[in-house]
Amino acid sequence: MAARGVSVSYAGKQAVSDVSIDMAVDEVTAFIGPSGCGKSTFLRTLNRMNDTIPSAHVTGKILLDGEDIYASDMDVVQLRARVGMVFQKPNPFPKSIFENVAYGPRIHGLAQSKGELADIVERSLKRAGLWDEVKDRLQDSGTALSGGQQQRLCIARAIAVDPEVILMDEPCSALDPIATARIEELIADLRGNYAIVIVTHNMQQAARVSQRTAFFHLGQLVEYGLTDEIFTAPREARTKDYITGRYG
Ligand SMILES: Nc1ncnc2c1ncn2[C@@H]1O[C@H](COP(=O)(O)OP(=O)(O)OP(=O)(O)O)[C@@H](O)[C@H]1O
Repeated sequence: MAARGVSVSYAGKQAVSDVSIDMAVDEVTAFIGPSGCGKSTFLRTLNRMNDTIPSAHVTGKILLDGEDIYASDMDVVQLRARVGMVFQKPNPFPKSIFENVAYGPRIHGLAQSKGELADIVERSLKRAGLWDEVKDRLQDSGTALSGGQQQRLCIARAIAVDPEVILMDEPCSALDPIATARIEELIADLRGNYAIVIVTHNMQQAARVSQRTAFFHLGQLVEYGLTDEIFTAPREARTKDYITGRYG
């Protein structure tokens, strides 16, 4: 997935300026930067989530398999299956664990039979590292799970429709350290199957989970490169100041 000259404004106020970046299929890309620098706004351009904010205006191109996702003939429902999203606060549907995962494959017609749908649900829950904990209570409500389990359920829900990209907007910020560690392990397991993009405030987390890091400041992409290099030898003074804790 690639962005070319992407800018976003809210009611005329610029929030993201002229961002170009390539995100590789087999890598985790972390977006870091101080609060309000535009990380979430830019992340949301990648599956047109900003469409839901009337004051938001996006210019530039986002290419998925070479196709501009802002083209007028793009089916946004299909797009959001191809580019899944996991939010800061786990948001399972108020339905059963099974239904949370089965819903997407059903509306996208990915299963020909009940048995096939059940297989997709099982496979997705296994991939999300949740199967063993829920296999005997698939009919219980998704909202009855712990926060960390709910977040893994949301990841299973995203995976179930076989996405190309998974966007994660601070997926661990509402979780305790143990649940956070499980999500980080899961991100490492999922890598290679999807392009994963994660917004995080936690620089240790960015260093642990990502291969590439993008540092944003005041709506600009200041620096983008291999995570190891960004954290050990940043080229830009602003990046260095941020990662050494001079501001944030
Ligand atoms: N729905 C909105 N309407 C108007 N302005 C918004 C909206 N969402 C974000 N902004 C503004 O856009 C700018 C970038 O915000 P954004 O949330 O993308 O930054 P961020 O880096 O993700 O911040 P944080 O780390 O605090 O989540 C900020 O000035 C913010 O006030």
